[in-house]
Amino acid sequence: MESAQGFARTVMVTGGAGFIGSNFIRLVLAERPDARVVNVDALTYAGCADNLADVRSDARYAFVHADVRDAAAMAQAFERFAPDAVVHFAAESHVDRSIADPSLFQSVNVGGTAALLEAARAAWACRDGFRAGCRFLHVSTDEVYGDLPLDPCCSDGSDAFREDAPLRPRSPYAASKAAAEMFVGAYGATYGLPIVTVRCSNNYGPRQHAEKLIPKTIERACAGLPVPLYGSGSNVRDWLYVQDCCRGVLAALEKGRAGQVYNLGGGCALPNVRLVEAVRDALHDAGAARAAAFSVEHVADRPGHDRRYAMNCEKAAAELGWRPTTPFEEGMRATVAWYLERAGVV
Ligand SMILES: Cc1cn([C@H]2C[C@H](O)[C@@H](COP(=O)(O)OP(=O)(O)O[C@H]3O[C@H](CO)[C@@H](O)[C@H](O)[C@H]3O)O2)c(=O)[nH]c1=O
Repeated sequence: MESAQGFARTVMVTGGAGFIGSNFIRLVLAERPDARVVNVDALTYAGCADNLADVRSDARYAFVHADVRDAAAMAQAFERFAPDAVVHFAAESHVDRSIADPSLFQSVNVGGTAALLEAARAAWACRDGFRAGCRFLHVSTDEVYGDLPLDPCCSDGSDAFREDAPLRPRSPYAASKAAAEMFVGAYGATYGLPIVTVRCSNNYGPRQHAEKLIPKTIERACAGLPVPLYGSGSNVRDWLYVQDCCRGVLAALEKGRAGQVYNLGGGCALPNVRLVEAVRDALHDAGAARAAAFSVEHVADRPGHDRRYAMNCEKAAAELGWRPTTPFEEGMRATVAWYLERAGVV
């Protein structure tokens, strides 16, 4: 693979108007001066063009308003921009919505990934296989492994999933992401398409949609409303600051071996009840007055609620030289500051 210095690609980023995608585009434009970025986004409820307002006028940035399921639009985008890399973030991402409407998740996450793989295969094909240097980076999730017990005797990290663990998805969202991974694997094995997959843990940071727990907690606390915690609030998630995640995705794109999967976890496991307290404390430290009246309301549990996620990330450290570097308190401070500033609270 090219070195970081020699990185001169046209990168097609799908879902670039979303939370992680927009942070990733900003990182690439800032740290890879020779790179061009084509953002392909359907601008659903989860995408926000304003997420990239500051890069819109950058000559190295282009936007295509299209759905990854639209084969003709994807073929056209490949022809027009001739990307040599695809970073595939575009997905329906909210577990609760997948429970309410599983078929949408099947259509977008499985059908969309399959359509994009096919567009890449057609565009990159050449006599000897595929164009030199082309690469497809697929962004997946720790949820494909299924969950782990909450039992504290297992919480020393020794039961954390490695990349070769079987996939046992439990929610329709997780099933759709696992099914997408099956297509990714099939395109690697059958056609030799050079694909790298990353599985990321729970991201947090600026620009996340308010449906997710951390922004929801910030918004509700600032509005003086109780934070709804599903069930007992003991479910554990592993929190990864979005900037660290984006650096991991970039490292996997540049240094990952084709056909390989890399876990990208935050190494910060917290029960939800502790997490919302950390948000409360960060709000308090930032001077958000209403946070003083912070309260939690235990509500009906999410059906099939995964108890705990944990991934072993030694492979990404060894092969990609990647580790998360943002301490949780620092990431939370930056996150809270971004939401408060946007809301004009402080
Ligand atoms: C929205 C909401 C969530 N929760 C709980 C459910 C989870 O245990 C935890 C985090 O929920 P969410 O913010 O929805 O995220 P979660 O279901 O873990 O999934 C996220 O993290 C995954 C990676 O683990 C990503 O693949 C998903 O796209 C992303 O949405 O908080 C609540 O207790 N109350 C809530 O209102």
